[in-house]
Amino acid sequence: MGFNPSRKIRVVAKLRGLTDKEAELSTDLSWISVKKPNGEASETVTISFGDQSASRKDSYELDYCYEQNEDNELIFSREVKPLISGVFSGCNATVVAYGAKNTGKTCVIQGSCDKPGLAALAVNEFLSLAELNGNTVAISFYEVQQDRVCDLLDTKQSAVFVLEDKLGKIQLKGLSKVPVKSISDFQKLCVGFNSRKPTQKIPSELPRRSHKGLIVHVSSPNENLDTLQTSKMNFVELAGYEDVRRKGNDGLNSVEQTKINQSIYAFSNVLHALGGNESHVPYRESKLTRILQDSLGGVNKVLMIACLNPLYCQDSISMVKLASRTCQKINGALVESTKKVCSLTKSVTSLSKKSQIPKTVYATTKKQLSYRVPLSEKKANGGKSFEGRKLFDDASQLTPSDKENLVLESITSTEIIKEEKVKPVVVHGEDQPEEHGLSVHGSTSSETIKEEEKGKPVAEHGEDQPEEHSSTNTLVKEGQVFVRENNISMVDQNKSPPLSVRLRELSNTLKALNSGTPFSARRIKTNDALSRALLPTELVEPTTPFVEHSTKDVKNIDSPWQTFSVHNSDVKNSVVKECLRVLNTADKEELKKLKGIGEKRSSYILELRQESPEPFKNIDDLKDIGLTAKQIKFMMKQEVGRLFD
Ligand SMILES: Nc1ncnc2c1ncn2[C@@H]1O[C@H](COP(=O)(O)OP(=O)(O)OP(=O)(O)O)[C@@H](O)[C@H]1O
Repeated sequence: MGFNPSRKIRVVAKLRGLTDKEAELSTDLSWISVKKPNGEASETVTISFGDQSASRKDSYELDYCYEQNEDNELIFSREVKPLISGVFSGCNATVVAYGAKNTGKTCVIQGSCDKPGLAALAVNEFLSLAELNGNTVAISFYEVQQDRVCDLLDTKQSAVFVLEDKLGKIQLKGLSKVPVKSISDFQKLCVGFNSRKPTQKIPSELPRRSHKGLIVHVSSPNENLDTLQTSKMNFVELAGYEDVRRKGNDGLNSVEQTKINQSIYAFSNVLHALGGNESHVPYRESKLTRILQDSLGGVNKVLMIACLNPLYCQDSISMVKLASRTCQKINGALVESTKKVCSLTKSVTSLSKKSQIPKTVYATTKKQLSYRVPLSEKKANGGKSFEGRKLFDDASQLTPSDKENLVLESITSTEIIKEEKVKPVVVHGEDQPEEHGLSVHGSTSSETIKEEEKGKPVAEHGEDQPEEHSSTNTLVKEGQVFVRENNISMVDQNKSPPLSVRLRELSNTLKALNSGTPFSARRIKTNDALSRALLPTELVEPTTPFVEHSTKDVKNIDSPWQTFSVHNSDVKNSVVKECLRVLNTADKEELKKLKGIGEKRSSYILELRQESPEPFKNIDDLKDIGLTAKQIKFMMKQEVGRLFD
């Protein structure tokens, strides 16, 4: 029962109690049932949704489930308290409550007037132990709204920047850290946690919902080094999940809700990767996972609490499914299957009587456990779930195997960054963090440090917003050569011609290719990487060093379309590379020629370049200037489209 010392992540559920009103109105409480094979000592429990009498029930396994009558004190003593001693020995810990809306997340983490939440109970414990051991305790409160991090203790701060120092520790620049000596100190500060008022700094059009976090910092003197050793415990209350496909989601704009859902999935993906000991952990998929990065892997412990509505709530099933998936990965059991038990209870019962087949049947859903939950919500019309991560492709025209390659997941920023040179970065300004030469480690080991948020424009209007239309030609296929190509610099950074010239050159090359003139009849001279990429290598008269397609790329290609496809991926990579180069080098007026870059964004880009000489290293970095995946895709399409102007 509780945290097994060998486990790093534990996933439990908490069934919310009924409110007075619900208790009055509700008669049927049999929607959720929990099976605990060994009572409180159960190592796993099964949560089933559906009327007991229904023939079909959805069941999922988690580490444990706290029932309606079990309160925060119990959860604290069994689940949270054991983590606190670890924090005093230098390990970080994180407690996360997540679930659908109205499932009691706030009551679990923050508590209510009469019942303290897990955070207050923990701070109390920290203070008692700190007094005994001579440690100091401080706290920080923050919220994450649409990837913008704000300080809840000092609302004058415009934004909090997420940095990572050379030791891999996350530095939250601009976040207050207030010493706490008593629980009443803490309670006074908590007012901000509960009721943040919109400040002048946060535009009113931003969503009301946010993820909220409390960090309890514990410092102890490090005798050997004469310095302070600090570790921390995070409490996070994720904003409520809601399936955006359903209508009537109480006024929250579906784009905002989708963003919330994405960050919940991103969190789950990180735990999934950690639980499966995967080499790449996608911390960069969301701001929250970046903030928590140094508290999630390694020796650190994570407690996930899936909060459930006791009454019918479809979104609760989705959340338990997510929790179960994480749990399953961590437990290492049934790696190839989901925890979902789709059992026809009656037939299973009779079958098990006849042939001793266990009642729990997993085989029905043995399939997709190795997949990641997509960042974008699955579309109702066929589950093409990676829309937000795709670039300028058109999946409808591709084969199933092509579609797999098209998922942007396959060209994660890490993969690209790994190939790039590490550059020292200078952080300017007098209020820079104490540690100079900050560098990013962890999943993106060779990445250059950057300030992740520098008051980035959240929403821009007018010419900054790319228009949406779908007429652009599909020229590209996502592919395995992206990383390699990205690493091949055929552009002289100092002297290469403007983008327009290069695009023109590429356009000419394409025209030549399409003209029907036999290649052997002419040799095409070009300096342009894209043009080179399009041409069979033996026909190009190289004027700069040129890297051919690897044999792997062209081997076994027996159709012109396959060859075209390989070349297309080069074109795409080159267009991306060119755009990044423009973003890193062009002046303001030139920047504004890019679709989606207007006055505000171009100024912001110039600001970013003051801080880091090359702020745009991969396509995902465009999100730092407030562009969505869709807008980035549109920008690229436009640049490709210009080739044919
Ligand atoms: N254990 C409990 N017993 C009875 N009522 C509860 C319990 N926990 C929470 N509630 C009630 O349920 C409602 C929702 O609780 P809470 O605000 O904590 O949910 P939430 O998941 O944080 O909601 P949101 O997603 O809107 O932020 C509140 O009215 C709260 O008083």
